[in-house]
Amino acid sequence: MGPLLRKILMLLHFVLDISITICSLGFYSPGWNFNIDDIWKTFHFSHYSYWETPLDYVLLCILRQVSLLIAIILIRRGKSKKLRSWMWIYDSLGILGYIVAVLKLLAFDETGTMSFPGIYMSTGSSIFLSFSLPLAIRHTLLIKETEEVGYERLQSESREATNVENGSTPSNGTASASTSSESNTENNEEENRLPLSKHIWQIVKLCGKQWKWFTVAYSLLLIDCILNLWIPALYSKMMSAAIQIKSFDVLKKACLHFAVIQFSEATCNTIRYICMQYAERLTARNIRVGLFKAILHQDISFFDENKTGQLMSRITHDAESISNSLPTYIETTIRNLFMIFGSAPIMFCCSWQLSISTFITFPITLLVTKYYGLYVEKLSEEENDATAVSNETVEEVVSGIRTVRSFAAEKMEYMRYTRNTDAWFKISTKTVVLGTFYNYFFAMMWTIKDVVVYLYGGYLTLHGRMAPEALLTYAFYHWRLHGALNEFSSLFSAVMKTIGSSRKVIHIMNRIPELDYEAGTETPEVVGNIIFEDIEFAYPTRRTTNILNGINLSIEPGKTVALVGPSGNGKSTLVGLLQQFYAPQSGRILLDGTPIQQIDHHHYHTKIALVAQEPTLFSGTIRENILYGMEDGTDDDMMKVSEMANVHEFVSKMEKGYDTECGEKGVQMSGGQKQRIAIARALIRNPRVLILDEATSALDAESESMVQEALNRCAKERTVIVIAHRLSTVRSADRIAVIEKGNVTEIGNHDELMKNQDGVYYKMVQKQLGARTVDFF
Ligand SMILES: Nc1ncnc2c1ncn2[C@@H]1O[C@H](COP(=O)(O)OP(=O)(O)OP(=O)(O)O)[C@@H](O)[C@H]1O
Repeated sequence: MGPLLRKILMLLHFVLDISITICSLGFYSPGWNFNIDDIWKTFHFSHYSYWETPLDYVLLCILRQVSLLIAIILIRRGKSKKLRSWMWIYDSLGILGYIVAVLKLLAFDETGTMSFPGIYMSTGSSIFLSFSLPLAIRHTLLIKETEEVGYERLQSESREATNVENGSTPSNGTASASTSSESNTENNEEENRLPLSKHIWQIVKLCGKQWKWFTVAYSLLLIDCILNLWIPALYSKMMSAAIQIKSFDVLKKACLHFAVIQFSEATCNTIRYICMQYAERLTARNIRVGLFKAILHQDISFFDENKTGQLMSRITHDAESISNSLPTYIETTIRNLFMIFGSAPIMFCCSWQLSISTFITFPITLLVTKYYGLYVEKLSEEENDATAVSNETVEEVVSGIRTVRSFAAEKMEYMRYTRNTDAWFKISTKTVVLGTFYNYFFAMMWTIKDVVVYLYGGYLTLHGRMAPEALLTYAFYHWRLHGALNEFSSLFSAVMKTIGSSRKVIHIMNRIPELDYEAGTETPEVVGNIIFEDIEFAYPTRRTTNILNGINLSIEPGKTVALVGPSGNGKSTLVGLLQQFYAPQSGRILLDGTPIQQIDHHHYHTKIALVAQEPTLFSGTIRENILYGMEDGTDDDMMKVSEMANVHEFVSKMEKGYDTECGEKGVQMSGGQKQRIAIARALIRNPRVLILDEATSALDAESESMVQEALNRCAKERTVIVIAHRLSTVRSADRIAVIEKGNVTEIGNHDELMKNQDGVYYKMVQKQLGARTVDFF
């Protein structure tokens, strides 16, 4: 919406408000005749009477214009943020306008002047304009602020980009980078946060996949609602049959109707319950599977930002809360809406005066409910985050229990968990206290309504303006309405809670990975020639800190290249890029001349395999771990690679052989055994390129020689990239590349590099030899 259109709309609101309010005053005499004298009469202040003069409508109009003027002044002074936080005052003014207009209508009714068309015009326009003012301010005046914020954000983004281009990194390096990464993640989430309506629509779409079952359930619900709507009328009939008409036949007939309706209702309910439960469970399954798939498809940077325990919490707790609650909410909504819209006309037929006085406090309840709901959504999100953090602690401690025990850190971990659980406790207590106050407020509002109904209803009946039976029917429907509204109020907070818990689930499901690993389609024959061309890279979580600064490196097929250099200078990062864990910011990686991102994901990873320093084994048998990801791998293949990787040697001594369980993360295997199983797992793909990232550094001398022997055997006829800290591994390499500060500073074989006595490699070897250790650095 352009600024001009917004100005026109506000002006229109202003002109309409004044003209309708003044024009209505001209219709304060019987019939549709405009009478200018009626207008002048209104402003004879000496004749003012609350029961007869429409001056209050004019005062309301002035109040609206003054508040609009204040809003415009605030906006012009750049205080739109303040205005946004004051919007509850405008909402309250809207409600005040509604209450005054309704009371005025009832007052006119008391004086018997209801034949004046002006009364209806003033009341209708007052209600409409009072409610439309806050809406207009929100959607015209305040919309400007969002655009300004967007513009400011764009400016700051472009400022940041310029800083990065100029190479100006924050002075406090890593710390500030990681802080900015955290805020980046939060900002991204904030920016990608869907508006409430779109978010709800996404949840509905998730549940809507089981529409057939839900349709059956909701159709039965509708039948149930219609039957239910009959019951108060039947109660009233049965009571008046017994008390007023005193006819047993009428009573018998009403009772029979009652029994048939109750029986049909119970049958509908049972079938509906079965359909509903089935559909809910199917939905839970689908959301969990969908969320797991979405998580699996994320790029590695996503896992740098999100912790395991927190993701677990999303899949288990948050996913289930959507499927369990939303269909039930829809059911309750349908049931109660049906009850409200079914009861309201009947109540209006009994007495329109009593009905509008019953609904007089309704907008107040709505307003409080709205603000309460928004707060509950926020609290619920915080509560789920706190739960996820607690779960994260449990996950971390259980999986690292050996480290915890060996550092005697039980007390520290206990305190950490207690702290995290206390954070959850505080938020959930806040939610409960707030909910209690809200229920108290709701009960108060209902008490006011009850008093109005009985007092005003009694007054109308005593003055012969309402039949006693109509009052009885009204009271029955009023109770039903109470039940429906009561359920609505608790439903609303529950819905907002579910929305809070589903925010992260939907965010993950909608997240498009920056690196689409499935984009490649080519399946070339691979010889094993690798070229790194001008690679520049910074981790997504620390975008301002470059790790690789334009690396160029060519690796010939069938050769072994060792990457050495000081710790933290980018060796593992380089092979991480080759593994396509991340994409470089600039430059390309070519495998036999093909950019790696163009190669089919599965094909690529059968040609390139990694053996990491701490290989991850999955819970399952040794056989399952070796054949991991090889759907068509046979036992023969397994035996072949097991021999090569020195696995067979220790497996043959085990009671269950290849069916021995490895335990969670391979906890039931020794370091050397794990490493050799990992080598076999890499080899079973018959890769052309083998990456060994410090594959032997964590092992003792005996295990190392076993693993090294296995590796030497596998290295034949393959391109091998080895990152190692041990001279024994490095010196036999065809070429050695020294990586320093994200660049290749020296390259050659051991003898060539040793000739350069000023070189880093030479110094490193000297240092190692001087220290009489087998470790390089
Ligand atoms: N996932 C990550 N997110 C952010 N920064 C990272 C990540 N992984 C590594 N880094 C940082 O990147 C830099 C290079 O790390 P890398 O692991 O490539 O070094 P390396 O040369 O292999 O070191 P080492 O010899 O000790 O293994 C380090 O400063 C490290 O803190």
